[in-house]
Amino acid sequence: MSARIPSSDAPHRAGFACFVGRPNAGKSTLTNALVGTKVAITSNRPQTTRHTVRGIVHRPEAQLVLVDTPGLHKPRTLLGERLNDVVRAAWSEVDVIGFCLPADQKLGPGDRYIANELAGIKKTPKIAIVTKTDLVDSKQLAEQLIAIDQLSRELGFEWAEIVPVSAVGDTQVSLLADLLVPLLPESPPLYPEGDLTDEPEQVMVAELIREAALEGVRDELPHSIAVVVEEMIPREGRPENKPLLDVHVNVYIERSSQKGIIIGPKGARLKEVGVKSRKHIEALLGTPVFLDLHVKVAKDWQRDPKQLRKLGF
Ligand SMILES: Nc1nc2c(ncn2[C@@H]2O[C@H](COP(=O)(O)OP(=O)(O)OP(=O)(O)O)[C@@H](O)[C@H]2O)c(=O)[nH]1
Repeated sequence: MSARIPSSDAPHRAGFACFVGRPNAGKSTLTNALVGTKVAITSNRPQTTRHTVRGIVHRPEAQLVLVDTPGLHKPRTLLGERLNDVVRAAWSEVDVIGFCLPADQKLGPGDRYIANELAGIKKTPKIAIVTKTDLVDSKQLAEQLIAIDQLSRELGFEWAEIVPVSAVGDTQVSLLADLLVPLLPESPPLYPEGDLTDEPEQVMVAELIREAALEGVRDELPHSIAVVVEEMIPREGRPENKPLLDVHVNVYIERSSQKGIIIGPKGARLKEVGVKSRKHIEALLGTPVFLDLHVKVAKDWQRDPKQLRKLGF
């Protein structure tokens, strides 16, 4: 595999790619590495990504818009079903699909489930991306490449490419972009130069808080947390050179018994969540922020259609 250098009279291309893969496969990290900044939140817990966050990769000859979808999984709740609908909708709209498979894990039923769905999407080219190659040696990597090739043969389709990458080690990330670009349609740029994401600021802010809230919580909690930014308003009466943005946020959990976990002894954990996420929010918005976090119980929201709508799903 070698980098492709386009001739200067090559047509401009622009289009959409989405990364699919089971939870934790490294999709968000790869999106961020390609875009070069933190647009999709990451965590070492599965199903972190709920929103379709787009990252935009700008090149002189192309613009690649990345749609980061949630991991496809067997639905157990109404939320789970909705998430899978979001995934399939994203798949049918893109110009190319990148299937992320971690190098350090043998192909499992989850991967086969997704590959089988991919086999049904005939028109869209599919690239297999072997992620986290920094975690394995070359023998393991070779075995994984063979297994992935074998998988598509069994299901009756062919990968447009199979690319090993490490987002953390920054290995072959730009090669991946080189391989994705020729699969995009000829088109002028779709977004202004310099835009890295079209995600609304409030959604980005909510995701940063959710990311901080997820750090270090026990297994049962992650799926129970939803974050909604209610309001972002500039504080009145501040001197022009010392602005302050008031950000009012509700952190929803499903049961009152979860309150203690998220708030912590004497509010210590919630405070930590605030301090950590505020740093990222200030960097994102480029202004000092006063963060007002409230924890609220939305009973069994994952199973309740009304609540799901209210929380933006
Ligand atoms: N060593 C190593 N770890 C990685 C790499 N890419 C991602 N990870 C780690 O793998 C974990 C999951 O990464 P994410 O990018 O959140 O995975 P995801 O597929 O977006 O996960 P969901 O949002 O749950 O679907 C995180 O702890 C990352 O730090 C990589 O190239 N090398």
